[in-house]
Formats: sequence, C-alpha cells, structure tokens
Amino acid sequence: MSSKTSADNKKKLQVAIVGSGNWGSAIASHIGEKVRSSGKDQFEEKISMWCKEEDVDGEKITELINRTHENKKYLPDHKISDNVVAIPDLKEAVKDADILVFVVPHQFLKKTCEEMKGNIKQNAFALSLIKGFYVDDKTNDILLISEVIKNTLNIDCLTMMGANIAKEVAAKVFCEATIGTKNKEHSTIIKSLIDSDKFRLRFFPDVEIIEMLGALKNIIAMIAGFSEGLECGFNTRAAILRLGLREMIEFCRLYHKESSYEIYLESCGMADLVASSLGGRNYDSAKKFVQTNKSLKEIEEEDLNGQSLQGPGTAEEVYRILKNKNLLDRFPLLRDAHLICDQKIKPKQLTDNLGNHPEFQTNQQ
Ligand SMILES: NC(=O)C1=CN([C@@H]2O[C@H](COP(=O)(O)OP(=O)(O)OC[C@H]3O[C@@H](n4cnc5c(N)ncnc54)[C@H](O)[C@@H]3O)[C@@H](O)[C@H]2O)C=CC1
Ligand SMILES: O=C(CO)COP(=O)(O)O
Repeated sequence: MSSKTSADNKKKLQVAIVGSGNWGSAIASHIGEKVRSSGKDQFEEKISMWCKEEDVDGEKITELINRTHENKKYLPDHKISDNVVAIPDLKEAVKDADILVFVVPHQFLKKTCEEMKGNIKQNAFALSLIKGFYVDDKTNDILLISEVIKNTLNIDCLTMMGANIAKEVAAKVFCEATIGTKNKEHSTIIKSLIDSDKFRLRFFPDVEIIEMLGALKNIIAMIAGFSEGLECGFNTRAAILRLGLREMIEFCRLYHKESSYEIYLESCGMADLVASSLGGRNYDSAKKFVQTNKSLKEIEEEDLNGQSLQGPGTAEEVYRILKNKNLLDRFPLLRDAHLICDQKIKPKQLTDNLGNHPEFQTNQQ
C-alpha cells in the first residue's frame, strides 16, 4: 500500500521572482526561507530568480549569487537563502512558474512583460511588489503596474505594498505589508508563501488604491527629504507627511470616490509613508539634492550603485495626469515635487508656501 499523502500527490507550485535588485533579493530570500520552513508540501523548494546579467568585480552576477548566496551589488552583507537560484535568461526563469513575483524597477516592467509573453504557464498568476505607475499614452491618465501585467500576460495580478525597506526585511526585523486582491484562492496561496511572524500580511480588495499609495508615497518622501536638507525640523516634516497623506488620499479618490479611510491607515498608506520619509532612498537622495546642488540623476549614479530611484519618474507622471485634469493647484505638494526634481523651482519655494496649502483654506473660522 502506498504511504503517499494527498499533499505528496498534489502538484507543488513553482515560484519565480522577476527581478533581483535590493528588494528583489530580500523578498526572494524571505520566500526561499518560508517555503523551506513551512511550505514544502505546497511549493517547490527551488525558487527561480531572474537576474539581469552584468559583471560584478570580474564575475557574472548570477554566478556570484549562486556561488556566495549573496547579492554583493544590490543587497550586500545579507545572505540569500540557498534554495534561491539566480537565472540570467528571463524566459528560462519564468517558464515553469505558477506564481510570478514582479519586483523590477517600474521603468523596466513593460519590456520585461513583453519578453515574457507566450513563455509563461497559462494558469500562472502574478504578485506585483513594484512601486510606481505609468501614464497611458492614449488617455493621458493613470495606467497601473498590475494592469500592464494583467493586460500583457493575460493573468491575474495581486499587489503587495507596505513599509518594507529591503535591508531591514533582509535583517529579519518585524514589518507588515498590505496585499490587494479580490481573488480568495490566490490570497490564500500568497499568505502561505509570505506571511510569517516577522512579516505579517493583511488583505484588502482595494488593489488599485493600494498600488497608487505605494507609488505616491515616494513623491512625498522626496519632499520630506527636501525639507530635511533645508533643516526645517520635525514639525515641518510631520506637516509634510500629514498634508502629503491628504493629497495621496485625494488623488486616490479621483478614481475611487467612496474609498474609506481604513485602507489609507494600513501599511501600504500611512506606515510606508512614514518609513520611506525617515530612511528610504528617495528621502536620502532628495536631502542630498538640497545639500549638494547635484541633480537627482547624478546622486542616483554616485550613491546607489545601480539601484533605482522611483520618485522622480512617478512625480513626472503624476504632474502629467494632474495637468491633464486641470487639477495642479489642488495638489501643490505633488505638483511642486516634479518642478523641484526638474529644477524649475527651488525646494524652499515649496516649504515657504506650505501655509497656503488648500487644506488651510477649507477650514477657516
Ligand atoms: N528597495 C526597497 O527597499 C524597496 C523597493 N520596492 C520597490 O520594488 C521595485 C524594485 O526595487 P529594487 O528591487 O529595490 O530594485 P533596485 O532599485 O535595486 O534596482 C536594481 C535592479 O534593476 C535591475 N535593472 C537594471 N536595468 C534593468 C533593465 N534594463 N531591465 C530590467 N532590470 C534592470 C538590476 O538588474 C537590478 O536587479 C521598485 O518599484 C521599488 O520601488 C518596494 C519596497 C521596498
Ligand atoms: O518602498 C520602500 C520602503 O517601503 C523603499 O523606498 P525607497 O525606494 O525610497 O528606498
């Protein structure tokens, strides 16, 4: 008589991580460890991680990762679980995957999806960790990352956003994240794959809002960095976070009028805004922009060793959307962030004008 259980007979799910930067490497390792510790019956132990090939200290980055179990370029000083295998060929990395975890900087997503088209399993589904969005060339309006993934690959796409600074997740200190999905079966699978004592998940159906918040907080984090560069202090920074959160909510409500406050108070909203405005790359670079007078592009090249700032691109996209809707004056922080990045106005102009924010005009005695 066979001693096989039904779990043995059930086909295990294969996971591929599409991306291997700072966050990509950290989440790949978390997933690798989670699968090993409690997911062996449900998931294949080997996790494929697509890694764009490049040379690091005379060695191919994929070979370096697979030899040392560390991504010395994008996540130095943190070991990656050794069941994560870096694969340089995108099609090879994703072809057998049931779950595709997207975590490339947002400017590379469309090309990555195009290359994957026709090379993935029909019943696969995606989870996007990418913070950013596009402007649709036809409508001049917002085009979400999850929509690009869904439309290009014809698969379901969940989103995961939250206060998740990669090196802290890699150091295994507590954090939480928000999953957006309306698909119960997929949310149950993602809970088994990622949720742990040190990385708690909460689930909501508001996929679009969760994704928009993840992108918008990068813009407000840059403004917090500008104010810190100007040595404005904690009171001003706190005011920027409050006014910024207000604008983030109003922006989301352009698309989801009836959304309740609950979602904005989750990790994807207030918590990510706070974490990113204390210690994110967009915050740090914006602070340095004020202190050095270098452009953000120069700072990114000098300081980030190939990592990518998402704030400046998203600020430009939001500016375009608001301009097209004739709403720039209702969103002065979102508007001015782009003008500062583009060196059209000085950061001080923004901080000097905080007292004229529309928020103060609608609440006067
Ligand atoms: N780093 C963090 O703490 C967090 C990042 N995120 C989000 O995750 C996404 C990915 O961020 P990271 O993993 O930090 O990336 P990163 O900022 O470390 O970017 C480097 C990665 O981009 C890849 N890359 C460079 N050129 C490319 C190209 N032409 N095509 C495809 N890939 C290319 C590199 O190979 C490398 O894997 C972003 O949207 C970011 O906002 C979200 C939460 C935390
Ligand atoms: O999204 C992040 C933390 O949740 C990281 O933000 P940065 O890209 O600004 O580092």
